[in-house]
Amino acid sequence: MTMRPLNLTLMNLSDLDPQSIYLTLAMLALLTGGVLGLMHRGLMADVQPAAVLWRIGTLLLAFAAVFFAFRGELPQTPSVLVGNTLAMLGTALYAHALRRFFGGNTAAWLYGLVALGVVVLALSLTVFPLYRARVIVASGIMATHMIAAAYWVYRDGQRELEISGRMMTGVLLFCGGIVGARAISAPFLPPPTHDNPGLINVLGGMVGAIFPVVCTTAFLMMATERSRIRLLRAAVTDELTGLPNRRALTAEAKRGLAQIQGGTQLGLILLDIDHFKSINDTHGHDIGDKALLHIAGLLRQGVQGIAMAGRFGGEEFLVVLPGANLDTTIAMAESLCAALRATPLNLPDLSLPITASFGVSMVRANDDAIDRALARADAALYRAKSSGRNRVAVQAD
Ligand SMILES: Nc1nc2c(ncn2[C@@H]2O[C@H](COP(=O)(O)OP(=O)(O)OP(=O)(O)O)[C@@H](O)[C@H]2O)c(=O)[nH]1
Repeated sequence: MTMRPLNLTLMNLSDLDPQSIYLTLAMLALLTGGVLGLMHRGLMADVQPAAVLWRIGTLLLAFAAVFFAFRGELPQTPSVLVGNTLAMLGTALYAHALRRFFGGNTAAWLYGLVALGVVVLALSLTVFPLYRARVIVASGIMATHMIAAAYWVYRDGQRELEISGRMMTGVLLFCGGIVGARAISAPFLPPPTHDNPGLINVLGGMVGAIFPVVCTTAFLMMATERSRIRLLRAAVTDELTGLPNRRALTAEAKRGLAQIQGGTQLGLILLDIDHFKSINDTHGHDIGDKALLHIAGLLRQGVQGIAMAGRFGGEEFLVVLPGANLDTTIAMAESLCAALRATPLNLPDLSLPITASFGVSMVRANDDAIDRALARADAALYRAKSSGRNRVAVQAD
């Protein structure tokens, strides 16, 4: 049996049945939009407004594809005008949703361009029947939306997202590039006919129809990636101060313990705010929280780039110093103690001196767990407290 060679080239795309393609892709777009709708309540609160805009955009783009599918069977003026208006509004909503995703405000010009496009389209269908003007304006506006959205996702996404942001930027640039090429080439190419629709027109139409499906998938990925990253971050961050929490500190100390066998040293500083209960009792819990934030700020500043400082629990903080010997660890503790002593918490009608007591210990190679070094730091801290507070004490041996 002889096999017929598969002869699919880009030129064969022109032979595909556009109506079936548009309708299938419209159904797919509605399906992915539906998935986004089903996931809505599970999305993070700050993603939900963007997701609503996105679903409206998907609905409009799917309807636009239906209009384009039945273009030949509907009267030209309303079908071209409605189809293109829906498509332009759809891409504007996508760009708006992506801007919103990253906390940006509405860019009114996105919709301003749509209004301008509708006027030019209406005129080019009635007063001056110019096919090319319609393509330049409609495709040009959609490409502008896509490329602006790609820029926003690139600019704001790289700080926060990994894979999904790059995927969205790539898809938007690819689709924006093809739709834009259609707009730019329109003045130089003959208008399409039934027998010769022209490759760029077929590609532009297909990309326009596939756009909501691929982009909605990328949007879903962005939403889930944001949730994943935020949850991971929340698991290692203290909610009040934003400093690393006990879990992160213990993990950092364990990493350091693992490196001690290689000759690296690891210092620990445990500190506890002095008479914190009386700050709460005298000035209220809110002022107590402000005091914790104040200490957190001073610690963050004091150890920046050298060590990890975090909230160990309640009014206790821990500084983990990888690579530091005993002298450096004591010097760091003294400098933090002095910084706290010298910097009261200044509120509009209150200046509150806040001090802390510090316990220093070194992790030893024969420590089988970090808890042993923490217990030595805690014992030193207890001595600092019992010998008058507002001072540094070092492990006994
Ligand atoms: N405002 C506020 N208070 C907290 C928080 N976590 C723990 N505390 C308070 O911290 C206080 C700790 O008090 P104690 O352990 O008695 O110690 P202290 O008053 O600091 O006394 P010394 O440590 O002996 O100097 C308690 O009153 C807790 O309610 C918090 O997140 N916010």
